[in-house]
Amino acid sequence: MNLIIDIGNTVAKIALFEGADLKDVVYDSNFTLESLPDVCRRYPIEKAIVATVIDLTDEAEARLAELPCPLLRLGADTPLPVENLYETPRTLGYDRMAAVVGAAERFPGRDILVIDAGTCITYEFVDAAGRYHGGNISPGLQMRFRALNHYTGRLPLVEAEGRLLPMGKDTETAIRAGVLKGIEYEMAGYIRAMKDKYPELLVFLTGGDEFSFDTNLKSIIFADRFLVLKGLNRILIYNNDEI
Ligand SMILES: Nc1ncnc2c1ncn2[C@@H]1O[C@H](COP(=O)(O)OP(=O)(O)O)[C@@H](O)[C@H]1O
Ligand SMILES: CC(C)(COP(=O)(O)O)[C@@H](O)C(=O)NCCC(=O)O
Ligand SMILES: [K+]
Repeated sequence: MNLIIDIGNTVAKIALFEGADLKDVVYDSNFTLESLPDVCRRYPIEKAIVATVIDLTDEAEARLAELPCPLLRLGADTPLPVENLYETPRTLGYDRMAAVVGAAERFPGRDILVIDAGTCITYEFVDAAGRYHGGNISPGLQMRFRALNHYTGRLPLVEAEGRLLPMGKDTETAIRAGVLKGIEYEMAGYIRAMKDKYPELLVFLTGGDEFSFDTNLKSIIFADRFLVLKGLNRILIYNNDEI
């Protein structure tokens, strides 16, 4: 089996694949990777890949060093099944590339916008020829709530769940709608602008945070929470002979 490790800014995702089939996903601490030994005991792991967007702690590095199989560390020098046109491949967050690879594998020969709503929200564009053009980075859901609280004297820390109005009627509903509607309109704006330029555009939505959309947009959006993990598995298979 393939062991896939996606270390994000909020949480690490560990997945097991049998060929292209996702068999299990475990959420783990991105500081300690403490679930890894148990995962390795439970599954017959042959190869592993890790992508991280944070500097790993000594503890996390120690867990990776203990893996009972070869480990591919995804980075700027890893051969990829898509062409990378990002001008600074060494500063790219490879969770972004993994999402792109996952989307391009699912729909080869299509223009695709990939939206990943995690700690940050990222917007990526890969064209029908399999070229990754780059994309944008904006603050994620929790980051927006926390920023409003942190940088003001009077705004409380509000949760995403709760009363949601089109326009707020008190501080809490004003903040909740401001953040949630802000993200929804931001995403819808990207989708409309990209669809003007690429009429056959497909849209993938992934990441830990989920959003609702008007029915018009819904019809062209594919939601796949595990797109980054699937992309990492694809990259591991693509490099199978090298590791
Ligand atoms: N089991 C879970 N563990 C942690 N976060 C979760 C979980 N399920 C949903 N979430 C939500 O997903 C967000 C993290 O999304 P994710 O895409 O994994 O982020 P990142 O890759 O930046 O670490 C959290 O802010 C939280 O709102
Ligand atoms: C943009 C990100 C912070 C997103 O991280 P995430 O929300 O998945 O934790 C990460 O991909 C990153 O640190 N990128 C480096 C800068 C770049 O991609 O150009
Ligand atoms: K993200």
